[in-house]
Amino acid sequence: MSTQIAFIFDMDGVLVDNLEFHVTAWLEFCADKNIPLNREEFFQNLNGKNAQDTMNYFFKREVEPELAHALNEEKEVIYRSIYLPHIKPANGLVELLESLKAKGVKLAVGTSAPPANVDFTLDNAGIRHYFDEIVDASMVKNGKPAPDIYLKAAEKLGVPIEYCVVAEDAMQGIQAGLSAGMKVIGITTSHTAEELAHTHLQAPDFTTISYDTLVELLGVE
Ligand SMILES: O=P(O)(O)OC[C@H]1O[C@@H](O)[C@H](O)[C@@H](O)[C@@H]1O
Repeated sequence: MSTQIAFIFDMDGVLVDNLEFHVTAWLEFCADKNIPLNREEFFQNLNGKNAQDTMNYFFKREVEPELAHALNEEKEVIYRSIYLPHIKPANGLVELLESLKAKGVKLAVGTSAPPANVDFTLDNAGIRHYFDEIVDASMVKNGKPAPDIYLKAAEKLGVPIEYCVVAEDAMQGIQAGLSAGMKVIGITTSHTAEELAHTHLQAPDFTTISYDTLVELLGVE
C-alpha cells in the first residue's frame, strides 16, 4: 500500500446492530420522567448525539454536566441489561477488520457513547484489539453533528483527512463525518438507503465492503 489510509467506525448501529435496544431504553427512561419521545423523533434528532446534548434536548436547557451524565447512566443501565444477551459484531465486520489490518489500514472508533458503553460494547463483542485508536464522547468538546470526534480520530491515527473513510448510520454522525471532509459510508441500520443518499456509498452491513471499496472511494493507488 503506497498511501496510508484509515477507516473510522461509528460504534452504535455500525460495529453492532443495537439501535432497537437503545430506543427501547430511551422510551422507558422518558416514560419514567414524563418526557415526550417517540421512535421517529429519536431517529431524526437524537440518534448519535452524546449524553449532554441529549439531556439538553429533553430538558430544553443547558443541563449541568454532572446531572446530565447521572441521568444518562440511568438509561444506559437499562440499555446494557437488555442488550447484553444479544451482543455480537455486525455482519461481515470481523472478516473486514482482519483483512484491513493485514493490508496495513489504520482503524479507529469514533463514538458519542460514554466510556462505560465503549468498554461494554467492544469487550463483549470481542473486537477491541482491532482498533489503533478509540475516541469517545468524553474526549472532545463538541459532540456529533460537529466534526470533532472524527477529526480527533484522524489526528490520533496520524492520517490526513483526505485519506479517511467513516462508517456511520445516524444523521448526526453522517453530518459529523461529512463536515470533517471525509468520505462517508452510510450503514442502513437506522435509515433506508434512500434516506442516506447524501453519503458516498450505502451498505446494509460490512459483507459487501472490502479494502478495494475504500481505495475506490478515496481514489488512491
Ligand atoms: O456510537 P454512536 O452512534 O456515536 O452513538 C452513541 C449514542 O447513540 C445514540 O443513538 C444513543 O441514544 C446513545 O445512547 C449513544 O450513546
